[in-house]
Amino acid sequence: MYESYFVDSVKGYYRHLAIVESSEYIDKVFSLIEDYLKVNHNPKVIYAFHPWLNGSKDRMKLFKERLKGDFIDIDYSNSEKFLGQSADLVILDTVGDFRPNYIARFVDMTRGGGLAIIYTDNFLQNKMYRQSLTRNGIVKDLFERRFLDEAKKHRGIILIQDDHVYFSPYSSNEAHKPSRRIPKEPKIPLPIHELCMSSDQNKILEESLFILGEGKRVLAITAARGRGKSASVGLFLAFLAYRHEENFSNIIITSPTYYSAQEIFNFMIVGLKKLKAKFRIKTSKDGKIMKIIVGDTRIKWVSPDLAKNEEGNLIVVDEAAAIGLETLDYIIRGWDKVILVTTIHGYEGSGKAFMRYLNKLKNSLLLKHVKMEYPIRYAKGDPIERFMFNVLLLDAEAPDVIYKSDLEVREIPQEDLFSNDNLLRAVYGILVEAHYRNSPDDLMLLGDMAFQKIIVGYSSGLPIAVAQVVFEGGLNDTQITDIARGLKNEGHLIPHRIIKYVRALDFGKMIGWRIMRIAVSPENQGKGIGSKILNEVIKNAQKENVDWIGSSFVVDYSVLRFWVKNGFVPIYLSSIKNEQLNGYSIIVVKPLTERASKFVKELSGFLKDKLLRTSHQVYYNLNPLLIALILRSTYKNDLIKLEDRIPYLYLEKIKSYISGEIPYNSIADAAHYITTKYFLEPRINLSEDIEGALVARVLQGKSWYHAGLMLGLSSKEVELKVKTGLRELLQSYDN
Ligand SMILES: CC(=O)SCCNC(=O)CCNC(=O)[C@H](O)C(C)(C)COP(=O)(O)OP(=O)(O)OC[C@H]1O[C@@H](n2cnc3c(N)ncnc32)[C@H](O)[C@@H]1OP(=O)(O)O
Ligand SMILES: Nc1ncnc2c1ncn2[C@@H]1O[C@H](COP(=O)(O)OP(=O)(O)OP(=O)(O)O)[C@@H](O)[C@H]1O
Repeated sequence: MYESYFVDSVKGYYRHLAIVESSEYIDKVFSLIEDYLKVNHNPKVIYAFHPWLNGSKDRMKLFKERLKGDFIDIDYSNSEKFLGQSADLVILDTVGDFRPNYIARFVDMTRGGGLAIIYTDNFLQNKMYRQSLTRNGIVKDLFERRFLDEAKKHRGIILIQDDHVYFSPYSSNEAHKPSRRIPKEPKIPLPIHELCMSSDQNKILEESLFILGEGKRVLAITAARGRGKSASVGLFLAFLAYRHEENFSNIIITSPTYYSAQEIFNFMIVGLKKLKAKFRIKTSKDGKIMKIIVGDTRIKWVSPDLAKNEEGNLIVVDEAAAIGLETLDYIIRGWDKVILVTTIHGYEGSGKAFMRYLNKLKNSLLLKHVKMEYPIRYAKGDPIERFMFNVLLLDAEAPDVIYKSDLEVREIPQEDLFSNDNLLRAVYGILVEAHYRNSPDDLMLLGDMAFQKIIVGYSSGLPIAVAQVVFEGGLNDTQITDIARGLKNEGHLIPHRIIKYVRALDFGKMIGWRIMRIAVSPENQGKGIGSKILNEVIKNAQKENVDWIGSSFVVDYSVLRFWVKNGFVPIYLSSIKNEQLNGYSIIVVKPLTERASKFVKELSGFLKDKLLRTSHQVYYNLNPLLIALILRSTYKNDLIKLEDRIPYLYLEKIKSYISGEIPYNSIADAAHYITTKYFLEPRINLSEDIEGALVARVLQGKSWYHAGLMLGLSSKEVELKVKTGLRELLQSYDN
């Protein structure tokens, strides 16, 4: 029945997506597959599932038997490793779990002329991710409803719900295949150009030569997903390594996770083979290519934290927007040649913040920005790409409004949001643009999680800010014990962390509102809007006898300043870095009742103590300015007892250091004592940069050089600031 449509899709290099919701899903999917096999007799197949869910392995075997040939089964939880793979037939078992991030990832793997199939018995019952959003048995279904409604509206989607079929075909006349265009006089060898699939890729190869020019240079490559960015960079590196450029013998590749960079290595190998170059590959135990050696040239992958301090001639940062602007700044300061590659409108979040960052960089250094338009895996105009963009709002943007001090704050029920696509797009667009880590799962969370409030700030009648507030706490004794023992996670994030890691069990009894997200559209940040929204939330909470309002987020200096300015106090900082989010999570709380105040004072006192005692080990990699800010905004405690007066010999030592008679290491003990004293009992206000220098050198124990890298200063400047700080402290504590 669908054969002729599949023939057309092969012709036009576009894709189809079939969504099957029926108790007879196997029969229905098999019948689709029969049709597809008539067009493509030996398709490459990717099959996605959760192998440990009831019945899922049996289903996978059924398909494997039918399809034979090139059949890769992939565990959803492991799917990151397969990014960059593509197949003709991609089948998603969503009987036990229908999760937006997985849908996005796998549908994306389907090539032009191919078919993606999502099958399930129903979209609402017994779905793992949706269940994780359920509390007291309550969960909404706004995301799923919209998903199906959109499927009915889009072309190229075959929606089969029991005996109903919705399908309006697309046509190959509307699609544009990518094709390579080799420049007339290429500077990069022809064999490399011949490996390209789109003219954009040819363009990238030539434009990348920019990085070889003199002095500090940054090359930025941006595009939507699947434009072949990583592959092009891989080909360019193959050329570079092949040429044995003396000044480029040590190249580092970094990315938030290894897998996002693996296509770079894969294509480097393709390129080197084509050039008939001799090379060696070093792989990790689990088969990841970690290093390629071509003559004297070494190209290796290193995690962002290590990469930033590595020595080398060129660094390539893949998925640059996702490693955080702070780390990027650090890398750009320390390296002379930098290639930044990033996805715009991907599910790693929008790249608008990144674009602004690039524009800022342009003012201070030599930067070339190249964009790629043509998809590689399918034609331009592909109807499934359009559907995924619309249904997951991958290209949602904040409305273009400049704030005119006319803020109107309203609570919007989720149902209203999901029944008005323009409003949803605007509100979600603000979240996407402000948080570069947004992912499609967040859209389901916005629609389906009950027990949340959505507060929207309007200016000139359009949304410019949004806060998502979830209700937490009010736990009974059994719930608290379960959390303390690690048995259950009831989705109360702040109480959960405080009970489990701080062991303050009674905290769980209090009623709290967690601000899960707050965002202001980029053009309007820093105009007091975020603070006004917070005030509104606080006012509402006070009316409803809430004990505390809090937030938990990956800590970042300016965001934490925002909370501290609004009277929120840090009470918890994770001891391990969250590798995926590339940072430490922090919890800030504003107490609204007496009992909450007591907790906040006590817990923040402990946090101050932890930072003072362990900055040199647990928090060695944290931004010193951030540590200083937390130290300044937490309560004093009596855990560290210092003399009222600084010991005489310590004062003498510091004086000798300042006058240059003895080196810093001889007085490190005295510096530590007086710095600790300052953060516990400040008598003066040191400036932030001086506090930062003291934290980096004295508390974190960094070398002058590394302290300088962290603070964007030279070693000399850091030492000068430490000396100035110690001199000022000496004056106020020398009595
Ligand atoms: C749980 C969470 O969601 S935490 C993550 C918070 N959200 C984000 O990081 C998304 C991007 N940022 C934003 O959307 C906003 O800037 C918010 C929500 C952080 C703050 O709202 P704004 O309206 O910009 O802040 P507002 O004008 O009320 O307060 C300004 C203070 O916030 C801090 N701040 C934090 N981020 C910014 C920013 N991007 N621009 C300006 N100020 C900022 C500063 O300390 C500033 O005070 P200062 O200029 O005197 O130092
Ligand atoms: N020249 C090429 N020849 C063959 N396949 C290619 C070529 N360029 C890219 N591809 C394939 O197209 C897909 C997308 O390429 P790549 O990962 O480089 O894109 P990207 O823009 O970096 O995408 P993402 O946003 O997913 O990181 C991959 O499956 C890759 O193997």
